[in-house]
Order: sequence, then C-alpha cells, then structure tokens
Amino acid sequence: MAGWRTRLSRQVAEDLSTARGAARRLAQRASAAADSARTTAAEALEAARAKHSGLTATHRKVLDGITVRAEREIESAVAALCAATGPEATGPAGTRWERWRREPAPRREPMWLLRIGELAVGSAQGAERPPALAGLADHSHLRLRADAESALPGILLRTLGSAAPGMVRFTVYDPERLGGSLAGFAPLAPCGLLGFVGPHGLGDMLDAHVEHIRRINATVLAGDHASLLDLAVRTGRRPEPWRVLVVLAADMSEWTKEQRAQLTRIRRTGVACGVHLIVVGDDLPDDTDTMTVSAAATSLTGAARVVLDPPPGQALVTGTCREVAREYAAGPQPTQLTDLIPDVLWTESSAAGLLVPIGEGRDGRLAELPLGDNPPHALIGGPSGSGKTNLLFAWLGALTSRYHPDELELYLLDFKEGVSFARFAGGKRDPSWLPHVKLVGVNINDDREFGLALLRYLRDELRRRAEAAKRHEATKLEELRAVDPHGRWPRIMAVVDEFQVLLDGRDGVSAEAVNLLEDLARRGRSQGIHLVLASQDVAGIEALWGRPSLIAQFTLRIALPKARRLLADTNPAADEIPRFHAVVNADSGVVAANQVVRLPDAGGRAVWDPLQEKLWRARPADNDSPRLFDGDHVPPLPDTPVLPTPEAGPAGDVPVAVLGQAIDVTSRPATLRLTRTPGRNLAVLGTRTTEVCDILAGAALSVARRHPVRVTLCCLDPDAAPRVYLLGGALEASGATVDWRDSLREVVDTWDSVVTEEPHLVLLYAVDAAGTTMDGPARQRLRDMLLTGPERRVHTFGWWRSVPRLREDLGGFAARFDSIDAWVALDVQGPELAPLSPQPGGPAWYPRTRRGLYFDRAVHRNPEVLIPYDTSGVLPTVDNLLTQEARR
Ligand SMILES: Nc1ncnc2c1ncn2[C@@H]1O[C@H](COP(=O)(O)OP(=O)(O)OP(=O)(O)O)[C@@H](O)[C@H]1O
Repeated sequence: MAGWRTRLSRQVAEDLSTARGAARRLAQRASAAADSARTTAAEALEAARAKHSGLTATHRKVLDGITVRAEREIESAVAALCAATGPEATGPAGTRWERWRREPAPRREPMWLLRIGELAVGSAQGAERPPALAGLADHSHLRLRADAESALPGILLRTLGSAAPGMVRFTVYDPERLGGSLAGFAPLAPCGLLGFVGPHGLGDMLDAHVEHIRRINATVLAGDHASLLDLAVRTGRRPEPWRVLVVLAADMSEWTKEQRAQLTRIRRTGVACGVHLIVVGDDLPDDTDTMTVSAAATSLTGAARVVLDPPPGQALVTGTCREVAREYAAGPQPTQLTDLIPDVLWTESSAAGLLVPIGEGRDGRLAELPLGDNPPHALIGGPSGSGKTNLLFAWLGALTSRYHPDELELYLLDFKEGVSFARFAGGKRDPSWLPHVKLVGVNINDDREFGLALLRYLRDELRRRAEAAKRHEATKLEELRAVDPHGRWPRIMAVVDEFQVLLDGRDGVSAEAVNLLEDLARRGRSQGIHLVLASQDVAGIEALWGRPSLIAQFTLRIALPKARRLLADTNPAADEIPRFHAVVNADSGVVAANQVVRLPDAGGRAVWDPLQEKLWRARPADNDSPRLFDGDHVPPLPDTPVLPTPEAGPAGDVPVAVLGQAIDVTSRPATLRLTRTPGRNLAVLGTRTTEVCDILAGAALSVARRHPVRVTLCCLDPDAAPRVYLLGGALEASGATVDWRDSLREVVDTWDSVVTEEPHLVLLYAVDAAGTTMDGPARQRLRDMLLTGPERRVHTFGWWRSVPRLREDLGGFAARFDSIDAWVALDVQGPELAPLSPQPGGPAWYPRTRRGLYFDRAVHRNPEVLIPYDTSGVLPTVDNLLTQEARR
C-alpha cells in the first residue's frame, strides 16, 4: 500500500515541483515582458510628448502666419473696398459732414450711392474704413428699421445735395409728428420741393405718386427707354426730378387694402420712373427693390457690421435747403453745349442727311434739327442780340462732333461786323481750327463779292456732283454714295449770317446772288448742298419775298424771340417764346410744326473752345486749316503766287503781272497776261497814291521775279517818288535792268531805241502830270508806244489820276481805248468808267478803300474787284538802298 502511495505522492511532488518551476519561469518571462512593455510604453509616451510639443510649435507658427496673412488680406480688401467706393465716398453722396457741400452728380451716370456710415472691418490703426453705402435715387427703395431712423436726415441731405436744385422732391408722410420729424428741411416747402402729409392725406399721396408713375411711363419713357436712368445715360437729359416719398411711423396694419395695393404698385414700378420710397419702421415686408438699413447692418453689406454716421447738423440741413430753394426759385440752369455732344466723336453717317440735337424741348427731351432731302435748307431769323450766332454755334457744335470731316464740310460767311466765325479758322491766339470748315469769311460787309464768289463756287460743286450722279445713274447724294463708296461726297453746309447784306443792293451782285441762291436751293437738295441763311430782318429782304420759289425751298425755319415773318403769317409763336429759346419748324412755319426749344449757351469761349480743341486734336492727318478771308486784312504780295493756267497760248513764256488778290474762294491773284498782242497795257486810275504804287510795284516785281526783264521808271508825282526809288532797288535785286527817266518826253522819245527779246515794262506814274511838256508830237509818240509797244514786248503800266485825263492823252474825244486792254479803277465812280467798260453807262462801282475794280478786255465779261497787295514788305528800306548804292 505504501508503495503506490509513496510513488503517488512522489509523483505529485515531482509534478508540483515541475509546475512550480514552469510557473516560476512563466512568471519570470511575464515579468520580463511586462518590464519590456513598460519600457516601450514609456519610450512611446516620451516620443509622443516630443511630437506633441513639436506639433504645437508648428501649429502656433502656422496659425501666426495665417493670422498675419489674413490681417494683410483684410487690410488690402478694406483698401480695395475704400478705393472701389471712392467715387461714392466723395462728393455730396459720401463726404463726411465736416467737409460736406453740394454738387450735382454727372447727368449721364446713375446717381451716386449714399454714405450712411462705415463698415467695422480692418484693424490697422488709423486706417480708413470702407463706407457703408445705401442706394436710393436710380437704385432702389429704402427701408430704415426703427433703430436706424437717425440715418434718415443724412440720406435725404445727401440725395438733395447730389442733384441740381429742383431735381429732387420730397413728400413726407408723418402722421405722428405732422412734419416735426424733418423740420430742418422745411425751407424746401414753400417752393414745392417738400410736402408734408398728415394722417388723412395718405390715400391721395399714394394715388398721386401712382398717377405720376403712369404719366412718366406713358409720355416720358414712351416705350423708348426702360427707365429715366436709361434715358439719361443715352441722351444726357434728366427731364424729370426724382421724387422721394418718406413714410414715417406708419402703422401699415391700419392701412386700407387699397392703400397697401398702391404702395405695392409704387414699390414695383417706382424706381424706373424716379419714384423712391423710404419707409421708416419695421412693418414693411422684404422686397428685392427695397434695401434695408438697421442700426448695425444693411442688406447690401451682409454680415459686415455697420456703424451708422451721426446725422448732419441742423444748421447744415437748414442752410442747404435754403440755398437749394433759392436757386430753384431763380429758375433752372439752361441746357449746356455738352448736352448736345456725343461721348464718342464722329460716329454718324451723313448719307441720308444731317440730324442733330439743338436744345431742350418742352417735353424735356432734346429737340433735333434735321437737314437733308427734306428739309433741305434753313432760314434763321431774330432781331439783333436774340441769339442767332449762339444758335449757329450750338448747331455747328452738335454737327461737327457727330459727323466726320469726310461726312460734312462747312463754308461760313458772316456779313456783320465782327469776327465770330474767325475762331473756327485758327489764329495766333488759338492755333486750333474746326476740321470741317473749308472757308471762313469775316468782315465782308463791304465785300459782297465774296458772298457771290462762294455761291459761284457752290454752283460749280453742284455741277460736279450732278455730273458724277449722272455718270453713276444716281438721283441723289445718298444713291451716289451707295454706288461710289470710295468717292468723297461729304454733305456741304453753307452758312451765311446776315445774308441780307448780300441781297440788299439793287445791283448786279444781288441780282446774280439771288439767281445763284435760287439755283442752289432748288438743285442742292438732291446733291447734299444745304444753305443756312440767318438774318436779323428776314422780313425786310425784298429779294427773298419777291421770289416765292426761292423761299419755298427753305422749309426749315428757326425763329428766335421776336423774329418777324419767318414763320407762317398766322403763327405768332416767335412773339411768345422767352429769351434763349427758339421755335424750330421744319414745315415752312405752319403752326402745327412748331417746336419750342431752349438753347444752350454755345458761343462763349469757355464752352466752345474745349470742344474745338477736342475736334482739332482728333482731325485726320491731311486736314488743312480753313481758308480765312478777312475783309479788314490787306494781303502781302506773295513770293510765288499760284498763277492761273492760261486758257490759250503757250504757258510759261508769257509774262504774267500780278495786280492784287481777287475776291474769291481761293486766294487767287488777279493777273494780267503780257502777250505780244496789241492792247496789252495797263491803266491804273484814281488818286490813292499808296494803292497805285502797290499795284504797279506788285505787277512789275511779279514779272521780274520770273523773267529777265527791262524796266523803265518815270515818276511825275513827288509823293510817289520815294516808293518808286525803292521799287527800282527791289527790281534790280530781282535781276531786272532798270532805267530811270526824269520826264515822260524822254520815255516816249526813247522807248523803241533799244529793242530786246526780253519784256520791257514801262512804268509811268502820274502820266497826266506831264502837262505842257507833252506837245502834240510827244502825245502821238505816247499813243504809238501804247498802240505798237506790246507787239514789240514793250508793255506800259501807266497811272492816270482820272479817266478824262487818260482820254486826253489817248486823243481827246476821238480817243481810242483799244491800246489799253486792262485797267484798275480805284477812287473813280462807275459812270466815269463808261468809255472803258463794255457795260453801257459804266459798271456799278462804288469806290472803297483798298479795293480796285479790275477789267481785262481779253478775259473778263464783267470787271472784278481786287485787293491791291501790300508791297511794303518786299521793298528795301531807304537805308538798305543807300548802302547798296554806296557799295556800287
Ligand atoms: N442760349 C443762350 N444762353 C446763354 N446766352 C445766350 C444764349 N443765346 C445767346 N446768348 C447771349 O446773348 C448775346 C447775344 O447773342 P448772339 O450774339 O448769338 O445774338 P445775335 O442774334 O447773333 O446778335 P447779333 O445779330 O447782334 O450778332 C450773346 O452775349 C450770347 O452769349
């Protein structure tokens, strides 16, 4: 028994010992593993700690960077916002109250947004904060929450100050305080710019505004414009004021259904028609047309916090309102020239006609002046000082800014004293010119021939156009331009101010002028040549009313205040319009076609010059300055006058004497061709010594400058002698051989002693002073020289102080004038010239200073007027002459 028990207990003891050993080893291994795990955990913890602190540092760094960048970005966004709102933030819409003053916003742009406070953004010390803006006129309606009521006076004052007086009108519904809320604005009330409405006036007030919107839509926008702002942008006109309806302390729940409906109509349609609501209180439902302002936010600025400005001081409000009321009572500002000028120059085509605005019509829109196939020509009338010249400036400004110089050419004559058109031609003071102008004539009241010259020039142009039209089978300018797109066919407008001067005289000039006018008026219509005639007394122009067919062509009539007979006899409109207005009538003056227009001030230098400067700078590269004919200016002898092409005979070889400047559209010289044919002599007639000397000097010098020439000088008038000596010096300097003869007898005795191939000019001053030194045979030799000289190239330029004395020298009653082909008459009356003239009784000539009547039998049908050139500038001085002699 002990055996198995012992063995069992031994076995158990061994197993136990083995298990104990295993357990011990296991315990030891577990403890080692636990130690290792502890170590690892401790290490991991340490590493995590290190990483965490690193990350924290990095995070802090990144955060700092982001913060700095964000601040910078906020600063720049604030700066950008300030810059973007800059225009809004300046001027009366935006300037802070300390510096605030009135100034109307530009008409063509939407009304500025209004500053109500600033946005609480940006952190930089002292940096400007962007303004918080609210839109009213041209933008939206406004709702001021009860806590933002303090913004109301500022909004009203800024709106008032951003518009011209009268252009903003307030109606205030103030049922609680009956006008007390906006007492500072009271000075606007007496002149109708502010109305307070009490509790019982609400319905009428809403009805009136709805009716006003209806009228604007029907008669002002009239389907042509989407809104008054659109009209202003396109035309530059603001025909209707903004109407601001302020609804204060309104308890809308007590309003009738009809009143609420009217308010809804105003909210829906008012902005386009310039009717804007400001509702103060919390009970107006939201709407996209309505901007909401509360004490700390607006619907325009979203989440950004708004700090409202303090209201303007009472003195500023009242003072401004008084000023506006005073200016409004004084009357509206007239339209301005700039209202007629488009933003972009020269965009219109004149193919179908010319159509430009001229001023403001009674409906507030710009009234237009048409010219083309119908009406083709215009007549402007009004007494002195009624504004004709001003009207022409306005018209020309509107035309020249719309049509390129290739589309429109202007020819401008002013027959009254003064130089108003001269500034279109450029001068010393202002070098700019109007690029469309080809010709300007001023101070021509004594030079009616210049008006005639223009009409003749236009007649020639009419012919040229008619021929071109015929070639292209076109019946009018529009068709010609279509079939000849590369041709240059501008419309031509010829303006003649005080044209009655041209037609007044009962002489050949007015007779021819009327005929030319009639022809141009009839046929110019289809060839794009338009006449604009202005006069202070159209009624008194017999020549005009005696030709009904002429006057019938002038269907565009523009009558200034008190113009007589310009409109139809039954049309008294010109007597009824005030100053600076005109009746524009495109139907020959019948009452139904009247359009009353208020004209801008266009003639003053301050308004005109900037426009001309702008047009001049934009001119095409090949645009030349206009030709200016100034009747008061004496032209100097040109160095190389442009000589006319001779109609017959070889050119070049024939010497041509230049006698003066013809009164013509070009500065053409009046010339005398010295062919080898009988009669090619010149007689200058009259007693005006200086002009005689100028004519003879110009004639001799112009030949001597182009040809080797021999000149014989003989002067029998002591007053003329000094000029003749100087002429001798000038001729020699030009290469001429000059002989001096002390007596006429010497001249006639020797003229044929030397016969050369070169021309020989014999200049005789005061021939008739030879008196008794010329006996019968000597006189005969003088006649021989005149008769036979030209064939031998001896041409006499003689001065006789009267026609009878010339006749005496030529043989008395039996005198033959065929030895004198050409003459220039100065102070000699027309009838005295009868023996020399083809017209029976002599030409119609009334002598005038610095003008001569020139006739060359070989060329002229009728005499022409010339201006003797001033030759003093081309003659040497006495000192020069003496020095030259001394050197010799
Ligand atoms: N629409 C206007 N607005 C302001 N001023 C004007 C206007 N029209 C004319 N004037 C001024 O009135 C004056 C007379 O005008 P203007 O010279 O045009 O008259 P007129 O009829 O041509 O006179 P006259 O025949 O005597 O030359 C000028 O000083 C001119 O500046």
